[in-house]
Amino acid sequence: MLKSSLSASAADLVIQVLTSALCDNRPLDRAYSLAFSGLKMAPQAQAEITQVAGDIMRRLNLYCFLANMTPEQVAQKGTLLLNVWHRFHKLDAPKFRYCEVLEDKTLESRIEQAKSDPALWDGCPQWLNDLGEQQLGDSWAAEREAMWQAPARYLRVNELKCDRDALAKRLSKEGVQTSEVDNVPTALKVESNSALFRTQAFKDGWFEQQDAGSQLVAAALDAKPGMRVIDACAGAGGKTLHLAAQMQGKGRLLAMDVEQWKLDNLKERARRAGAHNVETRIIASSKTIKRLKLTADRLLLDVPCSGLGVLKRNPDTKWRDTPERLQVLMDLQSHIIDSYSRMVKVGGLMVYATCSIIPQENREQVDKFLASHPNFRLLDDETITPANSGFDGFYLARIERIAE
Ligand SMILES: C[S@@+](CC[C@H](N)C(=O)[O-])C[C@H]1O[C@@H](n2cnc3c(N)ncnc32)[C@H](O)[C@@H]1O
Repeated sequence: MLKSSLSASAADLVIQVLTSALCDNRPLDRAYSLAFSGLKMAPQAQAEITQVAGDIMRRLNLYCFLANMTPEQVAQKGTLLLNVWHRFHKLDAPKFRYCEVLEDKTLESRIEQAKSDPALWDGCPQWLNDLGEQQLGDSWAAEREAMWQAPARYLRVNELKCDRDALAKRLSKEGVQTSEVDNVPTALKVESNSALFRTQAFKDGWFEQQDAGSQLVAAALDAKPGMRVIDACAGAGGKTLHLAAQMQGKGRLLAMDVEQWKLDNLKERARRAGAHNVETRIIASSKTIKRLKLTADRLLLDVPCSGLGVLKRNPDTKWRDTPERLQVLMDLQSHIIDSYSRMVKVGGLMVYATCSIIPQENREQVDKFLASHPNFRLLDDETITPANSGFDGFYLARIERIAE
C-alpha cells in the first residue's frame, strides 16, 4: 500500500475515477483511461492513484460503512471517503479545501463493528458471500480474503520473438524490474511501477500483459507446430497469442468469437506479436460451428463466465453483478460446450476453461457434458484459486474425444 498520503489533487483524481465507475456505471478500466487522458503524469503517480481507487473498489462496502455513506454518494462525499481511507491505513489525510470529517472515536467504533462482520471486512457483497459459502464451504473464507489483495502484474513472454531471460534483460535496460515466476515458464512478475506499454520491448511485441494463472490455461492445451487449433471464444486474443507461440507460428490457428470488434483487436495484437498463422472468424450462426465438425486437433473453450476468479483485478464487477446473471451465463456455458465440442477430431483434445472458481460453472458443467457425451473422456482438471496461488482464479478441464 502507499508509503505516504495522496496529495489533494491526486485524491481528487481517485474521486473522479470512483464517480465514473459507481455513478456513471463505467467499467473501471474505462474510468481510469478517462481520468488520465490528456494528463502528463509520472508512472509512479499514476500507479498510486490506481492503487487507492482499486483498493477502495475491492472493499467498497467496508469503506462506505466506515464513512457512513452509500457508494452512490461518492460524487458528493468523496473527500470524506478518501479521508476515512487514509486514516484507516494510518496515513495523514489529504489536505482538501473542504472535507466533512468523522470524529476519531466514531471511526474507531465503526472499525470495531466492521471487524465482527467478516464478509463486510473482506469487502464482499451479501449475494456473493452466500454463493461462495454455498459453493466452496470451508475454503470460501480464504478466497474471500484473497479477493481484496492488490493484484500483481505479470507478463507473458512472446516466445515467437524472444525468451524469458532476454526479455527480462531488455526490460531491465528500459527501467522495468521483473522476476521469474515458479512453475509458469512463460511468466515474469513486474516488480516496479513502470509504464509497460511505453517500452520499446512492448512495441516490438516481445510480451503481453497476462496474469500468470491465465498462462496455465493455453499451456494445458499442449498445441504443437503443424496442428489445426481452434480458440472458439477468443475475445481479443490473450490466449490465442499464447497458442500461436506454442505452435511456433506453424499450423492453422482459428480464433473465433461473436464480437467482431474483439477479433479486430486480436488481429492488431497478432501483428505486433508476429503471430502470422492466426486467422479470425466471426460466429454468425450455428452453421459456422457445424462446418468445422471434426476438424480440430485442439479446441480451447474459454467460455464467458462470472469472472469470480478475477475480482481482485476487476472489482467493479462484484458491485454490478447479480445471481440472476449467473444462471444466464451457465446456460450459455452448457450451450457452448455441447455444441462447439463437435469441432474436435477423434483423438483430439479440448480444454474447457473459465476465470471462475465456483464448481457450478466448472466441474459441474463438465460432469453434465460428459454424462450426455460418452464419446468424450475427462483426462484431468484443475482449479487455480487466488488463495492457493496468489494468481487470478481459473478452472481448466482437459477432455479427449475418444469416438465420433
Ligand atoms: C472469457 S472471454 C475470452 C477471453 C479470451 N479467451 C482471452 O484470453 O482474452 C469469453 C469470450 O466469449 C465470447 N462469447 C460470448 N458468447 C459466445 C458464443 N456464443 N460463442 C463464442 N464466443 C462467445 C465473448 O465475446 C468473450 O470474448
